[in-house]
Amino acid sequence: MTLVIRERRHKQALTLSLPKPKIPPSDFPYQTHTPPLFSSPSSHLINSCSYIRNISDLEKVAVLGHGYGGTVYKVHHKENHSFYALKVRRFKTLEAEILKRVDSPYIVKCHAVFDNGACSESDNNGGGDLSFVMEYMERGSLDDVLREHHRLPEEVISVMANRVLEGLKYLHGMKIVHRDIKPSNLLVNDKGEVKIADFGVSHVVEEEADSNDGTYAYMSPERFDLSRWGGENVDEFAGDVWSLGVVMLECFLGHFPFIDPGQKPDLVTLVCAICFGEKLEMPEEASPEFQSFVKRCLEKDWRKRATVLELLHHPFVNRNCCCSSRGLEDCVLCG
Ligand SMILES: Nc1ncnc2c1ncn2[C@@H]1O[C@H](COP(=O)(O)OP(=O)(O)OP(=O)(O)O)[C@@H](O)[C@H]1O
Repeated sequence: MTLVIRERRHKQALTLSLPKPKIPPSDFPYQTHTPPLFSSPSSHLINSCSYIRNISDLEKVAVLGHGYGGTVYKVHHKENHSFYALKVRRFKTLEAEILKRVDSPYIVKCHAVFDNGACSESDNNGGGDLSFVMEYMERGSLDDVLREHHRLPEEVISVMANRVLEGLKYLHGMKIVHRDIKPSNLLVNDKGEVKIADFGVSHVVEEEADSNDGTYAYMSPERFDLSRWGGENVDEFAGDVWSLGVVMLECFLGHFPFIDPGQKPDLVTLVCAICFGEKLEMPEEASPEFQSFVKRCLEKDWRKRATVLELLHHPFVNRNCCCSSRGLEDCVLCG
């Protein structure tokens, strides 16, 4: 079976600076009687890892956020009284395939996938609308956390980096390249645990993929210009390491690192900064371990960039979270 996704998205790399039209849960009009999410009798279960058998058992409770592919809802299961996040996406058969395969504490769990039966005659991209019933991550995305706290302490970044690396180790071990590691795809639960989400542009190595899928701001130099950085032999996993480095530095600085805070992140600016710009100066106030970790991720030549396994042994990720020494309430992720 060919697991190929051809949908191109994020041609404008503006997800970084554009405020998302987020509706806080408290603003969502609660209903005493919430209608089922889908009245269509054609919605049918195509995969379930749990007892979620019927999409009509889910009731909308709130809007959690909006992404490129649509709205994400907080939903309540009428029978088991648990909360889930529900995403409806078009042409996401590969995403469904990947979510079916993965099962890790470092990856947001997909409990069930429903086919809404909306595939038209002309759709030949591998499906119509799919509804993904996902683990509900109470504290939203790292993007949300950054908007609230602006910058994160190194101890917290260290714990996050460790979890993302464990998630990438797991994915890469299954030959899955995520290809869109960025703050809005790293979700946080009420225990402060960070998990990787959104396999919308992921790719199974050795199968055909469009190197332009993903979000420009977090793409590695070799993804912009394959021929300059090693042609067809490029190690695709290295692109996830680059993105991790960008995210970690963004968490430390409180803004996207490659351009000035007020600068417009259009494609030309990003390509110039990421591919042709000088190596980034590390913030002087950062610890030597943090500086070294980020430098190893942001090595422009993918052949010299650190691997996930190397980074898992890096001194920066082998620290304790602030919450283990100062109490949970002090930690911006846990508290
Ligand atoms: N499982 C979840 N639990 C809690 N909140 C979630 C969950 N999934 C998504 N969200 C919220 O919904 C927002 C939108 O998610 P979505 O995956 O649609 O888009 P995105 O990743 O922000 O952007 P895009 O998909 O366009 O790259 C997230 O930023 C997050 O705040």
